[in-house]
Amino acid sequence: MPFGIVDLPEKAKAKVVSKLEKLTEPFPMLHPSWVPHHLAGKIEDVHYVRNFLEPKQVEEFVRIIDKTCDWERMRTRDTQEFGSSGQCPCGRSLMRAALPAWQSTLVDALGTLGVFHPVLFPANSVRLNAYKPGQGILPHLDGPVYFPRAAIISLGSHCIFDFYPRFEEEHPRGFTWDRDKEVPSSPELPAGTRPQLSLLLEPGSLLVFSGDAFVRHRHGIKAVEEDEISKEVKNAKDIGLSVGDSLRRGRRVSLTIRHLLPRCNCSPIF
Ligand SMILES: O=C(O)CCC(=O)C(=O)O
Ligand SMILES: [Fe+2]
Repeated sequence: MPFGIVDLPEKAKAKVVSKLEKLTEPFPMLHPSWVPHHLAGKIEDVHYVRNFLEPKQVEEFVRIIDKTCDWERMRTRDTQEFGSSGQCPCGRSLMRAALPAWQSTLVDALGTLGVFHPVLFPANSVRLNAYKPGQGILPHLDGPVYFPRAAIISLGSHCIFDFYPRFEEEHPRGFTWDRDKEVPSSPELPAGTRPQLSLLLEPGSLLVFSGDAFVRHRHGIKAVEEDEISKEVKNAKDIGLSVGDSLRRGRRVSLTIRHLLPRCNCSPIF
């Protein structure tokens, strides 16, 4: 009789399962230069890089965006996604579209830094969001269509970016859009849920989050005109801010760079 996995002794079975689980972990950002940017805290796999772009580059990117973007105006923010266009022939995925040259430069830099795998998970999608003071994005998970992480470059104003506690039942299977909240759908958070980890995102900064931080902890930006520094703002001290300080927001523009997974064989997105 063939020897199936069910017949294996418990120890051997656990070994096989843990090997399989490893295959679903995002590949790490291996270069030692990432170490000082890792945020030690209750949520693993969050990296923050101050001054990833110089102020002149930030200004230049905002200038290009204002000149070339064709925003979809929403209640919570303006938005535009690059890297894909209409549906592919089978209707299950999207047609690949070239990124504008200025975005390719950023995407290539992130590839060189090991944030995206050049073959398995190349960054092929860039979402631009623009927020006026008082706008934000409700807590959400980016959903199973993107993997294994998100890289966010901030331009213009600062904002506070929140990660929420993970809830066991949250294993997003499909992707649906919540029209009212203007984010991917997920179950209502228990009333009064407070952020577990917050970060002040400065203009020119790069935030990268992977693993559980990406797959299970929702993230969001409060729709406020002024950000108050609470004790959850992990990097406040590094920036010279203290609990109780407040900062008035200006217009913020962000680039969310990700790998959009292929969903069919005819998918030209890959
Ligand atoms: O603007 C940001 O920093 C966050 C954007 C975001 O979470 C998203 O587009 O999924
Ligand atoms: Fe998101």
